[in-house]
Amino acid sequence: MTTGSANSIKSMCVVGAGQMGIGIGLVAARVAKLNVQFVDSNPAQLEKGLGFLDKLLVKDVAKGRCTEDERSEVKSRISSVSSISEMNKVGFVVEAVSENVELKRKIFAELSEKLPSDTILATNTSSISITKIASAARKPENVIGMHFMNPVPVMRLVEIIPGLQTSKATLATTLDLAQKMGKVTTMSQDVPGFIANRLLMPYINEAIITLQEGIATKEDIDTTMKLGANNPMGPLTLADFIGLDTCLAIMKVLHSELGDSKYRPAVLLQKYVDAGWLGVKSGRGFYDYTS
Ligand SMILES: NC(=O)c1ccc[n+]([C@@H]2O[C@H](COP(=O)([O-])OP(=O)(O)OC[C@H]3O[C@@H](n4cnc5c(N)ncnc54)[C@H](O)[C@@H]3O)[C@@H](O)[C@H]2O)c1
Repeated sequence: MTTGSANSIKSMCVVGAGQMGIGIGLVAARVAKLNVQFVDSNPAQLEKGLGFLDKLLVKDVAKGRCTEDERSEVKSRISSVSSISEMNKVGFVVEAVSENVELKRKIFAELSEKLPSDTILATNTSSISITKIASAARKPENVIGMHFMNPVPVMRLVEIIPGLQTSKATLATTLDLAQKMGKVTTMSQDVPGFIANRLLMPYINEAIITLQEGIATKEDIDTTMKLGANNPMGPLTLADFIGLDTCLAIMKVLHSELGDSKYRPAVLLQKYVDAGWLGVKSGRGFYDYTS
């Protein structure tokens, strides 16, 4: 795959400092050595996210994966603000807010107003049309899908998804930046769920239906797929890690955009999200994470 150069990119903004945004910013600052600014409209979430980032760095020092000097150097490259209007003018933005098309389109319109017209705007969406998000931006040719995997510091893959209007230059710079962040890339057409979630989410959803129908306990469903199919974790544990709200949002996109009933979200998944049981991030999902 041909790559262009991201050498001129020295700074990145990450919009949304949730579990994905924090991981993306950490890898950009630590591996690609970029200055990283986080933007999150929820001050409590921003504080929680930055606290988590600190913990990851401290753990890395304790495990000998980085020195104390490197830790302070990475920290010195990181800053945060609470709104797009306060953002620095940077060459590259990764948006990682909640999986909601209207929210993402609003953010891309605001980013276009605020930033120089040549800034590349990448979205970490799991399933939403890149072309639809890009059409809210002033220059859709500068918009691209850059789908990191969770947890970002550990998972090596980034799916790259050009939208209908994405330019070759935007694609080339994004591929190069992903490589500078130490990632391996694959490319997908701009279709709902791309490659990863077209395959992964129906599997997770079917596991939830298996639980809903009383076919097996959650523990037995997870153990079967862990020990029987050699997955590092079972589908219900994985759903808790991804976030049940994110899983539901992705299933809704697959269902509505592809129009096939095989993608209907499990009733139990909707019920858990309605209850606020979102998985690890809320302390409870299929399992309890409060202790
Ligand atoms: N969780 C996963 O495993 C995973 C994997 C790949 C991609 N993604 C995608 O990454 C994106 C984020 O997912 P996440 O799991 O990090 O979610 P999350 O709920 O942990 O974080 C979302 C963040 O967006 C912030 N936010 C909401 N509205 C905002 C606004 N107007 N301005 C600034 N910040 C705002 C929230 O405060 C929160 O911190 C979603 O599009 C999701 O589909 C998630």
